[in-house]
Amino acid sequence: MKPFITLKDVVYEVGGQVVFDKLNLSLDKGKVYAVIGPSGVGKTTLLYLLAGFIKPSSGQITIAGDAVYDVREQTSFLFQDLGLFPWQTATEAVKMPLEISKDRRKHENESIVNQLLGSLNILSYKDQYPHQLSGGQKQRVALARTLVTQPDLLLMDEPTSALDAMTKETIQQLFLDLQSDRFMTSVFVTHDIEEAVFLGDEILLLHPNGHYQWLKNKDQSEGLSRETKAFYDQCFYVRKQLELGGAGHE
Ligand SMILES: Nc1ncnc2c1ncn2[C@@H]1O[C@H](COP(=O)(O)OP(=O)(O)OP(=O)(O)O)[C@@H](O)[C@H]1O
Repeated sequence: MKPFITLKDVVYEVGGQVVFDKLNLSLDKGKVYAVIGPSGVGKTTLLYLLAGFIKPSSGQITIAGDAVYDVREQTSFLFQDLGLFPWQTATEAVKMPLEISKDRRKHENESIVNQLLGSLNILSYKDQYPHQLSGGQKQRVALARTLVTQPDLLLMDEPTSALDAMTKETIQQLFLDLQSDRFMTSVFVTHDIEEAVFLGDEILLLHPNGHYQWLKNKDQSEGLSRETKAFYDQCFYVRKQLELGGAGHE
């Protein structure tokens, strides 16, 4: 199978600093990729490059066979601060991407939105504004808004960092259910090793010395249950690799 995303010799320089020097990556369709690494190593920069918010200084990024020069309509981005507007109800927020999308049949929007809010268990909050919602409910609204256009690529910057442990686990499971239904490719940045191991099919470890390392977590069909020794063994292994900081890896 051809990779869905390729980065070929991607260099990114900003403010006199080389963040990536000839980064080469291939990402497959339908998989979930966790990006992890110490602060300042370039995790958000990588997401922004994939989103088309910023351009490589040199090298090329292709998604679904096309070079990325700009923001693609089929890419959705879930920001860390969620970006919900205080004046929009849940329904209005989720409907917005459909209304600004070019070729959508507007009369179907209401039912598409209701269906999605239903599958995220927040239909009863459809007329509430952000200040009337809990952190977890806001997260679901923001997730619904990113998914409503049926993206083929979902990018998320620390998607659950503001949530308490129980809510975090609920949202993570919900995400995995939606992901397997939709066969999207998802790339998310996290500082949470357990989240990277639980959600990611593969983990990309970015190291401060410019090296990077791939760790495979699981087969998509199997999943890695939190209650297993294999899960904690893998978390321990990821932590160890982070501590080693890329020594001996490219
Ligand atoms: N617009 C900019 N101007 C100057 N430097 C920048 C700019 N954007 C990013 N950088 C630098 O690029 C490096 C990578 O930043 P990035 O935000 O991608 O790191 P990160 O791994 O996501 O960090 P964190 O985990 O702290 O969020 C940092 O050293 C940062 O200071």
